[in-house]
Amino acid sequence: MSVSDEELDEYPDGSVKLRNPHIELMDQDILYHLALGSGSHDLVEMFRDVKFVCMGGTPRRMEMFAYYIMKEIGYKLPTGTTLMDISQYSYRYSMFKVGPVLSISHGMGTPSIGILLHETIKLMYHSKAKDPIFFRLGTCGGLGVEPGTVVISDDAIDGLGNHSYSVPILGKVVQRPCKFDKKLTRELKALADPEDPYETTLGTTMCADDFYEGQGRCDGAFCDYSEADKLEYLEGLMKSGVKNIEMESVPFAALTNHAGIKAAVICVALLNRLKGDQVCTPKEVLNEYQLRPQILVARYIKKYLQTKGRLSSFEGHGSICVKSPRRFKLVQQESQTFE
Ligand SMILES: O=P(O)(O)O[C@@H]1C[C@H](O)[C@@H](CO)O1
Ligand SMILES: O=c1cc[nH]c(=O)[nH]1
Repeated sequence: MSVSDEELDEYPDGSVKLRNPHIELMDQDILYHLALGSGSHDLVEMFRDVKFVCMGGTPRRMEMFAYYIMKEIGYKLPTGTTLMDISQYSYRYSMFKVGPVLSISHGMGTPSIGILLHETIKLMYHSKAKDPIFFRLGTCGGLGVEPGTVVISDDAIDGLGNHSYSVPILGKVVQRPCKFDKKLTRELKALADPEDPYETTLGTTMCADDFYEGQGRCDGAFCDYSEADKLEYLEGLMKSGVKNIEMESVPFAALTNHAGIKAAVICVALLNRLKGDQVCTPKEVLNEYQLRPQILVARYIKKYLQTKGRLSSFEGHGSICVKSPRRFKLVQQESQTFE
């Protein structure tokens, strides 16, 4: 039996329920693109304490985020070890775990993040994690905002303006609504510091299936419209409330909502698309921009852990996946549950 919307609301213990009756009938579930499996790994032992699942495009960004959040929440690596990429043998995605935080790269575009969301939602189910919150820490093109502005998505639309994720399933298009948790987006916005040297704003995010023509750029290999057509289109989007354009928010909002998981998308604008198409900002500046969504999410995670009395209490506690000089190991020490 599949789980309905009403039934999803009825699981007060916070565990993730799957809307797929087949999974529990299977002997084991291989999470192929994560290089993990319910038969080959003790997923409960490895991931039960996960509370925050943070995703972003590149392996490098998500590894850096893992080290950054480790510092922010006061986690210490055992001497002589580095963080381990748990999914390294998938050669697809990278995954790092620091106590209650999972940091995973999702690649580019809706098919890539869609596959990762299926497997990560199942991972949360198998591991019996409670009420995990999902974040996407991304980059985007802004509409009428200064480069470096942080945009928290309060809605997501596809390239045709649909507020839903359309997937052809068994030859028919199935539409799943895009919904973000309003309280979570409000809480994130409230964590923007007036002293931050950049704006943090809420807005609708357009999720394109392409970086070039799909986002109305004139600098792709092909272009059959004029600069004036492009500007008319982008200004129309802006007037309808669209603040930024990226490539993953629609499946992120729709699949987390379908699974009953709270989620938010926070992206930094690399450029103002009303002023150009090419990303010509220097690399060092782009690297600093990428930190901005991470800073906001770190504030949220720290505040959450503080409320639970868990901040800076990680030395010698919790779980961490580390690469020691000679072998990989999951260090499990008195694992904690975050509820
Ligand atoms: O999280 P990232 O920075 O990868 O998000 C955007 C959307 C596409 O994946 C990519 C295009 O450059 O950047
Ligand atoms: O313009 C941009 C910049 C980053 N990512 C996008 O998808 N678009």
